[in-house]
Amino acid sequence: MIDCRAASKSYASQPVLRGIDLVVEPGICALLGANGAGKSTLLRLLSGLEEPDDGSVFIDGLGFRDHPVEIRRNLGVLPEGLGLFESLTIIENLMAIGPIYGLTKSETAARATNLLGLFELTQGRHTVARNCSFGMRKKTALAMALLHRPKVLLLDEPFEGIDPSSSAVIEMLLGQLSSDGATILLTSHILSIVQKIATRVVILRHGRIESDFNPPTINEEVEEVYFNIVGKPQPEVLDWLGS
Ligand SMILES: Nc1ncnc2c1ncn2[C@@H]1O[C@H](COP(=O)(O)OP(=O)(O)OP(=O)(O)O)[C@@H](O)[C@H]1O
Repeated sequence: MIDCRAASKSYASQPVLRGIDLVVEPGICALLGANGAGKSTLLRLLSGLEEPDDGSVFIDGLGFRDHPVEIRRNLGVLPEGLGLFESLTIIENLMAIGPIYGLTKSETAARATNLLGLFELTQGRHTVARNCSFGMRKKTALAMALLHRPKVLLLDEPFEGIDPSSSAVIEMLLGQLSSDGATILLTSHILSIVQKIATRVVILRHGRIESDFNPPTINEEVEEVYFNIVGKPQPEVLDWLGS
C-alpha cells in the first residue's frame, strides 16, 4: 500500500505539489495530468528519490528515513530518467541490480533471462545501455523494476516509447501482478491503455488531485473525464503552418 499524507513540494518557491493526500491499495492506479502537472515529482517523492517539503510518505506502513532497505526490497521503480548504469550492457544492468534486491546470482540470471525474453531484448542483451534505443532502455529499466517481484510498483510512463508488442506484454504483466495483490501506480498520457488496465484513475492539476475515480464504476470514458477536468483542446490554426 502507498500512503501519501499532505505532501507538498516546491522548486525555487514555485509550488508543484500542494498537500497531496493519496492512499493507493492493490490494483492499477493511473496518475494523469497535463505536462508539468507534477506527476513525476509525486512519483519521485513516493519512491524516496526526493523528500517532500511538508507531509509524509509510507510504503506498506514504513517511512524511507527509518526503513530504507526494507522499502527498497518491496518496491520497484521505473523513474523518469530510467536510472540505468550507462556503461553496462542490458544483461549486466540486470545482474548488477539483483544482489541489491537480495537475489542470488543464479536467481537473478534466471529471472533476467525470462524478462529479456518477454521484452524481446534477448538479442540485444550485450548492447551497452548508452547505445540502446529509447524503447530498449525503457524496457531494461522496467525489467530492473520487476526483477525482485516487488509488492509495490511506481512506474513513470511505462508505455510511452514502447512498441505495440512489448506494450501488450507489459499490460499483461501488470494485470497479472495486480491480480496477485501488487499495488501499482503509473503515469501515462496514453488514455486508451489507461482505459483498459486501470482500476482507478487520479488526475493531477495545478499540484492538487482534481479527480479520483474508478472507471468501471462510473462507466465513463477516461478521455471524456480527462478533458472535462483538464479542458478540451481548441487549437488555433496557424496561417503560416497550414497550407
Ligand atoms: N528539479 C526540479 N527543479 C525545478 N523545477 C522542477 C524540478 N522538477 C520538476 N520541476 C518543475 O515541476 C513541475 C512539474 O514537473 P513534473 O516533471 O513533475 O511534471 P509531469 O506532470 O511529470 O510532466 P510530464 O507529463 O511532462 O512528464 C514543472 O513545472 C517542472 O518544471
